[in-house]
Amino acid sequence: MSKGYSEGAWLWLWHANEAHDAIPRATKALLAIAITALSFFCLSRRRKNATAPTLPGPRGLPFLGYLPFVGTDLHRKFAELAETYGPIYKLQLGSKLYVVVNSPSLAKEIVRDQDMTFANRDPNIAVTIATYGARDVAFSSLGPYWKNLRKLFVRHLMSNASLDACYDLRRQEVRKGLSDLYRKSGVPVDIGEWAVLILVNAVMAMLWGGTLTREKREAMDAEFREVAAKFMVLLGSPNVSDFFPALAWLDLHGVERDMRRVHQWLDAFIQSVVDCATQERTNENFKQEEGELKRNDQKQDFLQILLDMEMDLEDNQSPMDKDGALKAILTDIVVGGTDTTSAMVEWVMVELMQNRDVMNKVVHELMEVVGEDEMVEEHHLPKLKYLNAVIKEALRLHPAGPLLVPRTPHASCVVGGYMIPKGSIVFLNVGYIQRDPKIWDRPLEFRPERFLEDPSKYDLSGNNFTYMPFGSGRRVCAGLALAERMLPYVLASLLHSFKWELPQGVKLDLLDKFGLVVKKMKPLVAIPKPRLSSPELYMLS
Ligand code: HEM
Repeated sequence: MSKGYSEGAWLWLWHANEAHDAIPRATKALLAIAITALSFFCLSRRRKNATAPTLPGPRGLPFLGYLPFVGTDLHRKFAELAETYGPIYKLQLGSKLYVVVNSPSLAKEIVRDQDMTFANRDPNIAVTIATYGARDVAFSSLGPYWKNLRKLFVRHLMSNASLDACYDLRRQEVRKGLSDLYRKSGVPVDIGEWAVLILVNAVMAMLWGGTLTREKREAMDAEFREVAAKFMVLLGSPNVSDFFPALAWLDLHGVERDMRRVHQWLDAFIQSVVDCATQERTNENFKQEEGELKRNDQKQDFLQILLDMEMDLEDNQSPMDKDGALKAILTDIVVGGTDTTSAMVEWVMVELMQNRDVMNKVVHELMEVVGEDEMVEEHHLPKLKYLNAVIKEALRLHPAGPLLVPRTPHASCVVGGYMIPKGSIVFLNVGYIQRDPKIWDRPLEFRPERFLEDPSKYDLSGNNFTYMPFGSGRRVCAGLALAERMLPYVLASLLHSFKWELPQGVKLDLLDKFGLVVKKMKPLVAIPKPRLSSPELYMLS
């Protein structure tokens, strides 16, 4: 359905290197020889140690493995290979062994039957820097530290009480975005770009919007967005050091250097906000001791909730590490909560623009539940059953993370009768499973009704292994509770407040591009026209 790339990863790595142009060609040639020799050494060592290779998979070149053929769109390549090699196969990429799982029954073996064994990740270099040395929820290894961090994240930050407490902070940002759209009535709008802006602003507001004044935040907004965008790009950038760790010290792509720079800026920024919050708390305690009443007019943001909690990491962490853990959690929320959700806003919108009958049903439901005299609020969401089915269907056809976040077994183990070596990188090919015609009737059709037929059959928590857009098991998305509020809230607001039309001559397409998050390749541009009964509704309140 989508365009494939013919350019192999090796070329792609080579070109990326040229773009930096820091290393002359002769040096590059020497490095290529060094890579080749090193990978030969690594491979021959592995062969001596390993038991007989049992997984099927395409043959690659000596030393480089399948790297020259894998292309830039991993999800498409993995789906293509699944057609040839079946429910589980392996790929050697440089010195790393990748295992791709393409069937619900084998996925179940991994995320349910052997969830403990597969609960670790193998963070690459950029991720390790970004997450304070994998001290965050998404990349720290299974153990008491991760368990406590995850508990704190899911049970406290993502609890109904916390999400209710910061509702007003995200609501203000969505309202601001709707007002901006109102001013652009009749003018083509890049929906993905709009969604990124709203989501970054909403996430920032929830993180520290009760701590920093709006003026302070707005002064930093543009720079923060710019740095956060670079951060996301670097997290998804190809890096030869990840395939050949022995060469990491050369940092051939400059990813490590660039990530260190960006991370330094973000860290200093987050630290300044944490200091500001800590200072405010000290002042408040002082005022209380002096007999003044505690100020209660602030909205509670995630930072305040985290500082209110005694972070019990049960891992003999020094205060310095606790500080790192706090900042790593905040980073997880920025990374996990912005691009994923905004990409899904765009996917739902493009499917609705393409399927007008479905769009009409969504609008009809919104008019029944909300009406044209008021704005959407989060309390309306549970009544929007059809919109909910539309979102599930978009998550089936266009999951933001079609390969989830890969897992790494801490011990060699057997899956589907095949030996999976310790330390290999295991991808669950959810994008493929969710389009498999053996499982789904007319899988390429956008038909939300399939989720209404038996609503209990598919939830978003990954209990049905044919449908796992947020993953499953111990490592299921930790921000699901927030995503379940933010995504429908933004979409319902967009669709309720405006009619959407395509600019003349514009043709829709569903081409996607692989990255940290799979997004639409070409931006969706559409024209908003106000739908509500009064212009006042579009003003901020
Ligand atoms: C539409 C929105 C979202 C989608 C599609 C999505 C998808 C995913 C997926 C597929 C995973 C990997 C699960 C696995 O390996 O089994 C994941 C993990 C994660 N997500 Fe999300 N996510 C979304 C929103 C969010 C939000 C809003 C946050 C933060 C508030 C968040 C934070 C995380 C974290 C921390 C993890 C790592 C969990 C762990 O390893 O223990 N995500 N997400």
